[in-house]
Amino acid sequence: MNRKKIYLVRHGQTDFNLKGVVQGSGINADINETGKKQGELFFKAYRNVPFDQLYHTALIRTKQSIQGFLDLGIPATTLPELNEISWGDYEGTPMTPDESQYYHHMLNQWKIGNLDYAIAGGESPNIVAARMIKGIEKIISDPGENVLVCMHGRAMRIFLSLILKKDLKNMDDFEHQNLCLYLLEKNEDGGFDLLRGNDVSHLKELDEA
Ligand SMILES: O=C(O)[C@@H](CO)OP(=O)(O)O
Repeated sequence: MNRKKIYLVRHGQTDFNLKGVVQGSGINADINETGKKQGELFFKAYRNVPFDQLYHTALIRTKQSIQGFLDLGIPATTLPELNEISWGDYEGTPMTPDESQYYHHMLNQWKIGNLDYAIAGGESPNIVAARMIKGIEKIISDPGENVLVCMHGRAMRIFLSLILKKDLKNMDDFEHQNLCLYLLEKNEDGGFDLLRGNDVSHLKELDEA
């Protein structure tokens, strides 16, 4: 049986991440120097995995984070279906105290299962899940045994809930940091098991610097 493995990573740091400002799918920011270093350290640790296929989103920060693998000539596909959730009116600027209060109210709505609740001008988790499912199907049906997927914080939480068949309202259980790794392996039932979650051991060198 093909024990397909999906190496799922979040992109490296951007200046927006550093400032705690959401960029969503509307702000196409580059990774910063720390983000580049995170990408290099991930490449150093995983360059010997025989990846058959790379996937990144339509946002440049994901492509930049796996540049080392792209330079090896591994086939790569852009999947806009995996783009970060749109945070609508909240993207790109620091939140005012009122906005921050509303943002936390919205996160709570999702936690209690109101998954159609969309941020003003943006998407709801159910809308993202509906578009993402098509991208997940493409990854699952890819015949490659080892695939690398680079995407986004909130989108990863939704991806993991869908592929592991977990209730979307508990998506916050999937913690994430820039360039963290979630490792998934196909099981005998055709589903996926989580082998490793939010693994940042490859970034140790950065902490020590
Ligand atoms: O939208 C953002 O800014 C964050 C939120 O989780 O996502 P990412 O940095 O992973 O794209």
